[in-house]
Amino acid sequence: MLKFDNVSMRYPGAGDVLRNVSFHLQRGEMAFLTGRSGAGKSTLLKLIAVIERCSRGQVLLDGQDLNQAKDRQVPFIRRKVGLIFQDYKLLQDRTVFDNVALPLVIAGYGHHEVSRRVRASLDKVGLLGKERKYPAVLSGGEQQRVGIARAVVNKPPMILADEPTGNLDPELSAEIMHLFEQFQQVGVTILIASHDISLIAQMNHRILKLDHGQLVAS
Ligand SMILES: Nc1ncnc2c1ncn2[C@@H]1O[C@H](COP(=O)(O)OP(=O)(O)OP(=O)(O)O)[C@@H](O)[C@H]1O
Repeated sequence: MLKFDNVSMRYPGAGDVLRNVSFHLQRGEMAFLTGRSGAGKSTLLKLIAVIERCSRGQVLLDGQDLNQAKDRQVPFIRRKVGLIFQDYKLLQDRTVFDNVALPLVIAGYGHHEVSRRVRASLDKVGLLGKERKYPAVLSGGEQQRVGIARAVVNKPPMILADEPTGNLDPELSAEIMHLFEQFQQVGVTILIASHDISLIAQMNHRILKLDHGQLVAS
């Protein structure tokens, strides 16, 4: 599903943020990406979402070389990848329903299909009764569930999460991780950047560890 082949990345005016990173994630695999602050975790995720492009090497998603992708292909690549953020990135002036519907509206789905898919997605994250609420009245854990529902609403084969539990207490964090496992069980490939070592240790998944831009464990 995802292959990094000798990938290096440097931002203009800086040294290498990723250095010769190689790994392979199988379809349906769930892995954690760990490492200290500044190790390059967010940068690695940005390469998969084509928010950045690597300086050397190849990132292959479903066999497609992302560095070779034309700008007009990028929106289609992004539809394969559901993105989840630490700070949820919800639109505060839109309801839960509208937040989750957004990727489908952008993709041009009709009203009936949007409604059906949004309800299915909210059902999966346990928020079916909260469609008309605004994000501000939800707990942190519920807001992250909205973020997850939005990420999976167009059924991407892959989920990328950047510190998804960074703002949550240990109990809510564990619930969110179990939710990711449920998506993994139906074949979604999942990569989660996190420095919450104790949470990761409780779960039995592969760990990719970055140290100063180099993969030191995989
Ligand atoms: N747009 C950018 N331009 C220049 N340098 C950047 C940019 N984004 C990140 N960096 C630098 O690249 C390095 C890796 O950053 P990155 O955000 O990938 O690390 P991280 O492991 O995700 O850290 P954190 O856990 O703090 O989020 C850091 O030194 C950072 O300052």
